[in-house]
Amino acid sequence: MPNIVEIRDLHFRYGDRPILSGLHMDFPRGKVIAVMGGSGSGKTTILRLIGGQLTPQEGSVNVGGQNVPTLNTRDLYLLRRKMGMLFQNGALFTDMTVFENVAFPLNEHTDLAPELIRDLVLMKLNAVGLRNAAQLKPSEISGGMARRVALARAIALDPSLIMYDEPFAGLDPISMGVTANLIRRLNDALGSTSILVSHDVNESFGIADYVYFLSQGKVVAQGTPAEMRVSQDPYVKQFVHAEADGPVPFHYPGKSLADDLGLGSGGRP
Ligand SMILES: Nc1ncnc2c1ncn2[C@@H]1O[C@H](COP(=O)(O)OP(=O)(O)OP(=O)(O)O)[C@@H](O)[C@H]1O
Repeated sequence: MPNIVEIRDLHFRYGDRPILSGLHMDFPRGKVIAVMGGSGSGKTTILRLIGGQLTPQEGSVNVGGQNVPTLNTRDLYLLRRKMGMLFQNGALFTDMTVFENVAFPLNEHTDLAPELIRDLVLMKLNAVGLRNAAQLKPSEISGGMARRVALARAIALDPSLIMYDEPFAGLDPISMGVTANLIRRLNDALGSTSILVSHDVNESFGIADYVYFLSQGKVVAQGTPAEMRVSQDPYVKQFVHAEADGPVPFHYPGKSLADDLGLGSGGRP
């Protein structure tokens, strides 16, 4: 199968509130695929459905040839070992050193000898440029460095699929660029596939092979970053050019300003 993940006719609701409706997405092996969209458009929900933390009401989420919603606990556990996940604000364990943080998944999921784990951890830390910070605590490193440690931890088990949820959030421009380049380099070095959920157009377009734009639980546009940059789709244009108003309104829906000020029904806010 050329795609490591295939989502077909996926519907997901929280209670009776639809979050994703009729989603159809492909994530080809070896690629970096960005999933972009406004706040609340359902991006994180997609990652949770791929990871099997959520179950859809309808449709399939095929990962490596297995339909995730139908897996039993043991098979899901085995599948998750092949997935790396960098959560939003990827928190490190604060009472552990950098080294221990990266060693954690290896200790949890493998029976490897301590010397081998040590070498693997140092190699992962080397890949993110932090081998010499191994003995520091998270409180002793910067936010950008902490994100790189979280990256090293996410790839500790050499996952075939890596999911990043807002990996650039809260980083300064230099750390953002460093993190973006690392995501691309690690993906290519590991021969894995990366799914990148982000708001950040520049960083995401800089490293992604393909981009999905999501709005209100639906894919509204898709293509290569180059195609998206020249897209005439109003939603994509609003997003790419950071315009305040467009298909995604600036104002929370409701009464107009004129109504609120008692000026009758003249005009929009
Ligand atoms: N546990 C929950 N129960 C009910 N609704 C939820 C729950 N988690 C998320 N939602 C709702 O589901 C919608 C999609 O959330 P999701 O986190 O997938 O959005 P997102 O696109 O990742 O947003 P952001 O970019 O702000 O993180 C949101 O409207 C959110 O309020």
